Amino acid sequence: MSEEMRKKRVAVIGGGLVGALNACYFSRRKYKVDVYEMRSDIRKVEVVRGRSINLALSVRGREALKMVEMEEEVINKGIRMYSRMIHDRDGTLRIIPYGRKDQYIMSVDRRHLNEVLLTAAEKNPDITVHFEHKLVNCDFNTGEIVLKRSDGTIVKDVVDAIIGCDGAFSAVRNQIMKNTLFNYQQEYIPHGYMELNMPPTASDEFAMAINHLHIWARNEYMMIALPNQDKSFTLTLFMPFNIFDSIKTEDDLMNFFHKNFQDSIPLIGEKELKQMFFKSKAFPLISIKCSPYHIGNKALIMGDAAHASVPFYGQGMNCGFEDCLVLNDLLDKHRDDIGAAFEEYTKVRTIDAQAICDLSMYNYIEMRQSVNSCLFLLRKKVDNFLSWLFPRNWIPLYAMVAFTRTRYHECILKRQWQDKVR
Ligand SMILES: Cc1cc2nc3c(=O)[nH]c(=O)nc-3n(C[C@H](O)[C@H](O)[C@H](O)COP(=O)(O)OP(=O)(O)OC[C@H]3O[C@@H](n4cnc5c(N)ncnc54)[C@H](O)[C@@H]3O)c2cc1C
Ligand SMILES: Cc1cnn(-c2ccc(OCc3ccccc3)c(C(=O)O)c2)c1-c1ccc(Cl)c(F)c1
Repeated sequence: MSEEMRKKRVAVIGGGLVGALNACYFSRRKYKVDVYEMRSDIRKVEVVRGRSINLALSVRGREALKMVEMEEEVINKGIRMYSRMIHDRDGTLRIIPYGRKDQYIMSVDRRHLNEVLLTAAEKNPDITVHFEHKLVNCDFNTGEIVLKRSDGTIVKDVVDAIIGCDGAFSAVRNQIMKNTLFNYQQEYIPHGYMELNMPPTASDEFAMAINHLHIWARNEYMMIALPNQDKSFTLTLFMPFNIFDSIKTEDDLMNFFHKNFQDSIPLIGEKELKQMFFKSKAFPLISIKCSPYHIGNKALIMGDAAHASVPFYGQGMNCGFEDCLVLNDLLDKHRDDIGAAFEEYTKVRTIDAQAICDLSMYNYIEMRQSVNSCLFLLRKKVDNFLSWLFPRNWIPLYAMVAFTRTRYHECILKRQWQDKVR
């Protein structure tokens, strides 16, 4: 068989959300794909009730899922969030719609999402997912990859292209960094995050109103809650690490929650809150920007490997999923000339990926410095009023990001125009 006729072979490093979706995309392009994932098969790990992690899926991510016919299967198990539910210190609740009835974000279960994408990819006999295979080296001249299995043995493979979807601490990116003029910056923020669970009520109902993104904005401290299919909520508490560290006793914890998140205590359960808080740990949050994303026609990084953002816009996964859509369009445009597609990918995607990193960091600073619930409320009401008054010219920034595919960097430009005329 001639070289041209042979199926192109790619190795997708990382079987997380973006790697699994990318495998579905390459599968549709008739590539032979080997996905190498260092963890074990999540589909074989027992589901622990009360440990679900969820994510906000918005239009960019949905469009990417739709392209590989996965949108329906994902949103069928999602829960719509039509508005923010703002929790004041005194327990007052306020609802601020995201916009029209068709403008909602979806709460989806991270594990379910990863599982359905892996299963969909594996349906194609040309796609093989190798679990417990960690990439330890790669050669961008020969396309050789070196992987270490969980039993310590080494396997090697040679492919046409290496797609690094191996997350914020990417091994592929580390190799690219050594082989080209690479610009890189990272920033850990002082805040960490901890996930808590709010169980269903004794009568097996949701403890709070379902179709909302619940937000407790307390300047320095923020907490959000997204609903789960099992009628629980997953809460994410964002606080500076020094505050996490200052909460040493159950009394410290209860005093803190009584002062800042009073209404959540009976819904979580005092005993359960104490148990979860002191059994959990706070995790760090990092923002990573880099460029270029490719090396010739041999390697490309996508998702958090290329652009990890702090989660204050709920766009990291949505951006990574949109990466797959952007690359697919470029492979169409360049008729699978991988080198041409990779080069243009870096050219067009860098400005947008770095824009959402900046927007997310900006939101973090804004929310930490000046947003308590009242101000959050006011800003959103002003935005909604102006968009009602000037529907064609005033699209709130959040709506542009979450409900359109306006390029991320253009969202910033349009917002700067709005700020001038406001
Ligand atoms: C607290 C928090 C809340 C968030 N909320 C949202 C949200 O609401 N909406 C949203 O869109 N995004 C959200 N995000 C961001 C989202 O989680 C990430 O953007 C997304 O998971 C990135 O997917 P990825 O596949 O690029 O990387 P990852 O999900 O990190 O997957 C990388 C995979 O690569 C594997 N891997 C790593 N190194 C190697 C190696 N050397 N060899 C083989 N495999 C390897 C890992 O095991 C992992 O499976 C949130 C993030 C955080 C931290
Ligand atoms: C998981 C997820 C999905 N979307 N969002 C999100 C993010 C920002 C938002 O507003 C920006 C803003 C509001 C007020 C002032 C400045 C900026 C809005 C909104 O408008 O509802 C929604 C989040 C999220 C993630 C973390 C925290 Cl801490 C949080 F509160 C929400």
